[in-house]
Amino acid sequence: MAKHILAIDQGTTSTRSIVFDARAQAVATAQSEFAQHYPQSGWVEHDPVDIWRDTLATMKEAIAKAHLQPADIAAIGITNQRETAVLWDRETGEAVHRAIVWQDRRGAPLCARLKEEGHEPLVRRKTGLLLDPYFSASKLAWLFDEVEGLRARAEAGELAFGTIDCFLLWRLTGGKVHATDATNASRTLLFDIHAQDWDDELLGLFGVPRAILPEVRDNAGVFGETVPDLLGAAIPVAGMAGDQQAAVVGQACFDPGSAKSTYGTGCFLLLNTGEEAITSDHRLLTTVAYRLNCRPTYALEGSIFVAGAAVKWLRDGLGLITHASQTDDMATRTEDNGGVYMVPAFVGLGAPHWDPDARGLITGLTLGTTAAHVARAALEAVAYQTHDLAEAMVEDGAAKLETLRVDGGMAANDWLCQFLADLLDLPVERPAMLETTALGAALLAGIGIGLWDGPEAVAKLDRKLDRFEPHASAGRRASLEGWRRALRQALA
Ligand SMILES: Nc1ncnc2c1ncn2[C@@H]1O[C@H](COP(=O)(O)OP(=O)(O)O)[C@@H](O)[C@H]1O
Ligand SMILES: O=P(O)(O)OC[C@H](O)CO
Repeated sequence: MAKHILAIDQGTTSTRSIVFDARAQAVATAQSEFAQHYPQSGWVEHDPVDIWRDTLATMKEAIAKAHLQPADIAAIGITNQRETAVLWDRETGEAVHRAIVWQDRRGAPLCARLKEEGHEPLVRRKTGLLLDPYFSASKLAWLFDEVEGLRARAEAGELAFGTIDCFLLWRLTGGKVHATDATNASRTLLFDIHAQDWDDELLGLFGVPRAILPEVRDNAGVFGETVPDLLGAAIPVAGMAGDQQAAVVGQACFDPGSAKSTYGTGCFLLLNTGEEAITSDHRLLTTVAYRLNCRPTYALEGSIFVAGAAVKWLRDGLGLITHASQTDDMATRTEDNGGVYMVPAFVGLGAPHWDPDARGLITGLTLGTTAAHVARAALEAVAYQTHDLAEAMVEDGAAKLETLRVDGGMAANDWLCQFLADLLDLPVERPAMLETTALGAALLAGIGIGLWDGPEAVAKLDRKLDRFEPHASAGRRASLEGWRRALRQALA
């Protein structure tokens, strides 16, 4: 019997497919970076054609690298960059516009207007989110308001909306299944996380026709089967979750109070709050961590929009490094930060500030500043923001963190992990397999086909961890002060 699981991880900058065996060990990976489009300041788009091309290509490559046949794959799990909105023609399956990415700020004027009109308390109560262009709804509203003919076509039932999970599911099943999962739905601003249903009042607020919406399902369970022609076999898609929520599963954060922080393009700290949907006093988000057997488990989330993206900018924007991993050595070589702070507000600031207009800055430059100081400042900024969010969660009374579990591409950076442990004064645990997002999708798919019984079985799987213990750091408080000063300047 086929026992391998294939996970698709469609991230902000790259698309990966990873094959896992029945012990949830990764046996083959294929990855492809794709183009980012920045048509205007604050706008970010992806071409769904690229996303689909790379998904298919990496799936085939990963299966071949694992020396398997498509029929050896028992199930597929999908995880994805969240909030990114795709609108496509139901007849042809072609997108009617490039995908508007989570980082895109074009919905800011609409969110500001709705805030002014006093709608935020309602939105917050129902969705657990805030009125910010980060989420899908204002992106959709922009499409309907700005692209001629789309609204009429949507109302006539000709168009389908989905986050990337949903778009990929549609394509993989040959247009047979239009469904998403509760975690992705919970990031749209259109979904009531308590009722677990799309909400007419919210749809009215953003002018989104109900006819475009997918069905919302649990994270584990068979969503549909791939069209045999695509891969050479009909394979069930049996798990789907937004990438940050998939990482919660991959890190086995099943107990209330357990937390993980994923460092990819952005950084997202999620704390499991169990069956209770806690409302933050610090403008953190309340979101669905996962939903199994129709029962949602909730999380508090702190969303940092720029983490690895700052390192990517050092590489692609400034040409200061040629590979992201160089920042580890550069930071290690510096005695201290030389008074240099970076606030990487390239696309505004997320939690707890939610300021779409904030822009990035580097302060404290002197003639003694070196490239290494700037690289260190980029890494430190990610740690300071994590610190601020963790502090907010504790103040919200959600839990006292005992350890922080980290993952994502940027967590490969040892210097960052140690700095995090020192700054948070907490042990930081890093799994040897950093692709916990893909692992989470694979585990959900495995649960979906009955390979594992549920979270308890998943929590018992072998996981190798690196642990970074906190060392007393005299400069810790002082450096936080410097960070706060820089932050105030960026927010001014
Ligand atoms: N050793 C490293 N040190 C610092 N940043 C890194 C390192 N390796 C990768 N990164 C950063 O991590 C990000 C890639 O992480 P990944 O989890 O693949 O992101 P995503 O899923 O958002 O595409 C990139 O932005 C890259 O700059
Ligand atoms: O691409 P990532 O891994 O930074 O994740 C993006 C998030 O899902 C956006 O909410």
